[in-house]
Amino acid sequence: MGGPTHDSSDFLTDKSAKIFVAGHRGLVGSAIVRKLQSLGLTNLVLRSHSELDLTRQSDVDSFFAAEKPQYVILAAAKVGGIHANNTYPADFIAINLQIQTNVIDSSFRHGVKKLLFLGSSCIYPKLAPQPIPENALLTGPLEPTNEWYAIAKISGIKMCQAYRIQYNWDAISGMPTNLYGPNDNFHPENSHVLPALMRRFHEAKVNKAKEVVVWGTGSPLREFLHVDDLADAVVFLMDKYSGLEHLNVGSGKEVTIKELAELVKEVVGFEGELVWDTSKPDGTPRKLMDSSKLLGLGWMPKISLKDGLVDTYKWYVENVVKQ
Ligand SMILES: NC(=O)C1=CN([C@@H]2O[C@H](COP(=O)(O)OP(=O)(O)OC[C@H]3O[C@@H](n4cnc5c(N)ncnc54)[C@H](OP(=O)(O)O)[C@@H]3O)[C@@H](O)[C@H]2O)C=CC1
Ligand SMILES: C[C@H]1O[C@H](OP(=O)(O)OP(=O)(O)OC[C@H]2O[C@@H](n3cnc4c(=O)[nH]c(N)nc43)[C@H](O)[C@@H]2O)[C@@H](O)[C@@H](O)C1=O
Repeated sequence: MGGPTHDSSDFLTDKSAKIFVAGHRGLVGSAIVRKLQSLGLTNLVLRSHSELDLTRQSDVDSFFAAEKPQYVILAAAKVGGIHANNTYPADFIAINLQIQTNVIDSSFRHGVKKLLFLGSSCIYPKLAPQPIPENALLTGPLEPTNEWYAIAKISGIKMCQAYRIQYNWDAISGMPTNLYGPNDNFHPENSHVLPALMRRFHEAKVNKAKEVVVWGTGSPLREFLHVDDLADAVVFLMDKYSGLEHLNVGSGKEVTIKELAELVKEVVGFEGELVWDTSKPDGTPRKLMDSSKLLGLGWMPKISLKDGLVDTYKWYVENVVKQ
């Protein structure tokens, strides 16, 4: 896909630019804030969910009219793992469509120079070719456990494309693979696999339990990226990319859920057994993304899964367990 491009290289040079990071308390938003601050970009506009509910259109519009940010990074969304997606389909489609429609449209109407929308690797068909290229979008049926969320995310990509085509407005989309890191959601049921297992193994270690239950068969393959690498990619895209097509953001490395569970077990130091609960869904069998377009522009992930797990477990013990 082609489409208009813009010279957006002043994103990193104008240190006083006003940037709205939506969802700044979450896993992704907090990493983006850390990255921007480390680069000297400190004129950030931040609102928690309780200060500004992004599902409320008139509140969002008033916020943009008053603050007039120059750049917007949209990392606010209704997010969860396989169980949450499967259990609350109405929330996942409605809240995400509302947040992204309100933020994208108000950004355009109030003169935002550039917006980045974040989707997810679940936008691709369940049985997409592997590694998954960007043009696999809309070529087959979605994974049923997260199709509601995926449809909302696909709509976000299409909305950015539509505003670029009709108004020549600089809205771009990045599709991250499965993420993890500090400020993740460690809820026992509604979280993603990595924080869920970290918590379960930690509690089993503390309680001297003999076994830990892991969901599914252990055979699905997943690609994990540390959220600090994602934040680096987001800044890179804001600075260097202004195209119509969404771009994949992955580590290029995949592991089975069984391998992941063994690795988390080792990092946490749990010495008991794993028990597989095959009544729980496996979800997509494999979703390794082809991130060669982004790599070709010059971005590269830096944090290995092992190092990232050690870092995240330290953060979990210091910030979640000790609270
Ligand atoms: N986590 C992952 O593995 C992946 C995430 N992504 C994408 O990255 C983005 C961020 O995800 P992640 O950081 O993991 O999610 P989190 O759940 O950690 O954070 C989501 C953020 O959105 C905010 N938020 C949710 N609803 C509203 C609302 N109605 N009004 C205002 N703010 C709201 C939350 O605010 P508050 O904390 O104040 O409630 C929170 O800060 C999402 O678009 C997601 O699709 C993509 C691929 C993988
Ligand atoms: C990022 C991505 O996240 C979601 O998709 P997912 O990749 O399937 O995410 P997940 O992390 O929840 O599960 C990965 C695998 O791990 C297995 N698994 C084992 N034990 C636990 C466990 O304890 N918790 C969870 N959640 N999964 C477990 C689980 O059965 C599955 O096979 C999407 O809904 C979608 O929203 C999306 O975009």
